Amino acid sequence: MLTLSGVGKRYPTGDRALKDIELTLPKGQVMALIGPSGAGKSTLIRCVNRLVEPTQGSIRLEDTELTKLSGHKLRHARRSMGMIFQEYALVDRLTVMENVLSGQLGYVGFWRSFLRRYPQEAVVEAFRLLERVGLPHAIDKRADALSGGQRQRVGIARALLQSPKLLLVDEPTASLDPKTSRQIMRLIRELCAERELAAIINIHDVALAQQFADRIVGLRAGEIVFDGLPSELDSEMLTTIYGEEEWDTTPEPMDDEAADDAPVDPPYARVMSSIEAGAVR
Ligand SMILES: Nc1ncnc2c1ncn2[C@@H]1O[C@H](COP(=O)(O)OP(=O)(O)OP(=O)(O)O)[C@@H](O)[C@H]1O
Repeated sequence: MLTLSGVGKRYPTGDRALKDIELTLPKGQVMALIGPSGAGKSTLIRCVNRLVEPTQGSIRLEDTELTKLSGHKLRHARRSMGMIFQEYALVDRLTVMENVLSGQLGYVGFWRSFLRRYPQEAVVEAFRLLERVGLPHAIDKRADALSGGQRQRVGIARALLQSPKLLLVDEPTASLDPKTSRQIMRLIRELCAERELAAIINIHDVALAQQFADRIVGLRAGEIVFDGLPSELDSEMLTTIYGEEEWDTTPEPMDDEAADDAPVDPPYARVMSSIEAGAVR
């Protein structure tokens, strides 16, 4: 349903953030995008909905060539792409319900939404979605009174209110604790399955990506260096994606007593233990 062919991005500074990206995402597939800082993950996600302009190549969403759109047609196409951000991007002084309804902005027009007059069916659907994401009790709360996990649930409900075909998710768990991160990833995964929604999730936590994605794409310096199943992502592949320097944190051998007290690099340990255990859904 989404096809990127020969997509490249060169920023005005000269940085080549993406080089010749070839990617096809079928309906309903949850794809995790991993890679070191600066690899181009956010740029790729933002090129799809044209928050960043690709400088090369074609991006097709079903029958629509997205790179050629402008004005009204671009706004229309963006409605079919729900965006979920790392920092939730909620309006703090508005209620949960109002934040969710702001997902209708593309449909009802700025002034109508500004004046907070939403169609009845949008309000009914927003109630349903807030129930589905586990927040029926928080409808009238102000967004700034919510926890990080609750805010992310509001962000998910808001993205779904526009009935997208595709979810673009940028570091959804970056500010959350491990348990809440898992709950959010599980929720996104379940919603994609229920609605046959495809998703691209930019995520730093490799273990989470392995547990909740159908497919993992590894970017390094703007190029795809891995595209496969979570179970295929072994330590050799991780080294290819992240590089020896960052990845090989194995300390010098030490005696047993010293080894017991030694600090373990948590991300490395977590990823390796999850690989050894196999990806558990
Ligand atoms: N607005 C910009 N202007 C110039 N260069 C940029 C801009 N945004 C990103 N870049 C550059 O493009 C490259 C890719 O950045 P991008 O933010 O897409 O990487 P990322 O993989 O998402 O990184 P992170 O995981 O740290 O968010 C980097 O070299 C970055 O410096």
